Amino acid sequence: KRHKFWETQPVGQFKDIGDNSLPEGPIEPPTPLSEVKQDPYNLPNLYEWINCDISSEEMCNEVYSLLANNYVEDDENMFRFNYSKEFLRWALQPPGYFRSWHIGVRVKSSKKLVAFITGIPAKIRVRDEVVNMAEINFLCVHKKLRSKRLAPVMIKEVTRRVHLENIWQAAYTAGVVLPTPIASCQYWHRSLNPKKLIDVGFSRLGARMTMSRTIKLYKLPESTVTPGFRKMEIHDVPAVTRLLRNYLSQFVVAPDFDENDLEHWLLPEENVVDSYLVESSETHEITDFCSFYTLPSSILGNQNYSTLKAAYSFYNVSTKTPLLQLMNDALIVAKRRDYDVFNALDLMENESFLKELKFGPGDGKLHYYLYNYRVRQVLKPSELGLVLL
Ligand SMILES: COc1cccc(CC(=N)NC(=O)c2cccnc2OC2CCNCC2)c1
Repeated sequence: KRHKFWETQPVGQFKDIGDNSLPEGPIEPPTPLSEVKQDPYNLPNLYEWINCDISSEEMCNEVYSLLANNYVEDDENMFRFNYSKEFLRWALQPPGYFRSWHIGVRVKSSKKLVAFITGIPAKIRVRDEVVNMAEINFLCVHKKLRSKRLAPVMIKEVTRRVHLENIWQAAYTAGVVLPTPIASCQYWHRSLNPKKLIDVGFSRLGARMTMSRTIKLYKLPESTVTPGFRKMEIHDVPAVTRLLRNYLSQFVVAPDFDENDLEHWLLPEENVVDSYLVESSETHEITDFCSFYTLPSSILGNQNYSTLKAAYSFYNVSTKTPLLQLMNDALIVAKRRDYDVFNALDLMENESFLKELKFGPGDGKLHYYLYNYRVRQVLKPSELGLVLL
């Protein structure tokens, strides 16, 4: 299958797979800023670029609606991600963000928003190199404008604006295979509300299983079991930063969070991100941490339900409490907070708890990519310490 656009980009090409003579690191050198294209790429005549100020209520509503109606669906088109407005503000306004990297395309006449793509700055370590990158996300073209080749020009435009800030690498994920994944993760789901999941077609009743047997299978205790397990608070930021930085150092690719970043990404925010930690009662040391983000999905075409409430495993660290027990407490909290399902990728050390905590494999993979940075050979999911939203 030809990738007309991606064959023109500084990304690992399929033809280079296995060629170990190619060095790890940037594929192309930075361009002198004066040589970066100063003006936006041309759009088809009817359309114009717009910088989306996500802190504006009206603009945020437009972005929310575009995504809610036109963003990623599962392979069977039964569900569509339904990112909330508060989630989008959180995801797009980390420390140091650029409003010029929140790029919309609208119809000149009607001013209707019909496409979107974003970047946020992130320091990402690849082995021993900390690289200033852009995390690219939320590429969305209205269903009615598909196959007009809008995506390539949107990718070129966000790349141009990232270059203008003297950043030359990027990280992104996709459910499809493009040239060339640095890692491919399997996703897994843990049922919390099996009756609803079966009713909406997310899960199927197991063979020789009744509904009541299934509900019993996924039942969880009312309260968490780990002594000292509590919500993270602002005063925990320095200790959690140390704990997480140390833990992430074991992975080949991982974010390089400072306290400011960590406060943004992991301080609990209702309906956006939840994080818990274990504080030892005698030493008051913080020994473990777990977190998940909230990403509901719209249920397309079900009489009884319109939304699937899903938690997505984010960053977890266990140094004293067994990871299995820590994640089971995360499931207990999610169930108590009325989530229907808890999702996780098989990256970091997640493989060690997935089957035992009754996660089932999803029907797809999430592929990770770096732009303008070659990685020696494809990574195992257990070497990947980066979770994108
Ligand atoms: C249940 O509703 C869905 C609505 C749309 C797509 C999918 C399947 C899917 N593609 N799932 C994932 O990509 C996924 C599964 C587990 C953990 N993180 C994930 O994706 C995250 C990270 C990448 N950006 C989307 C959210 C499911």
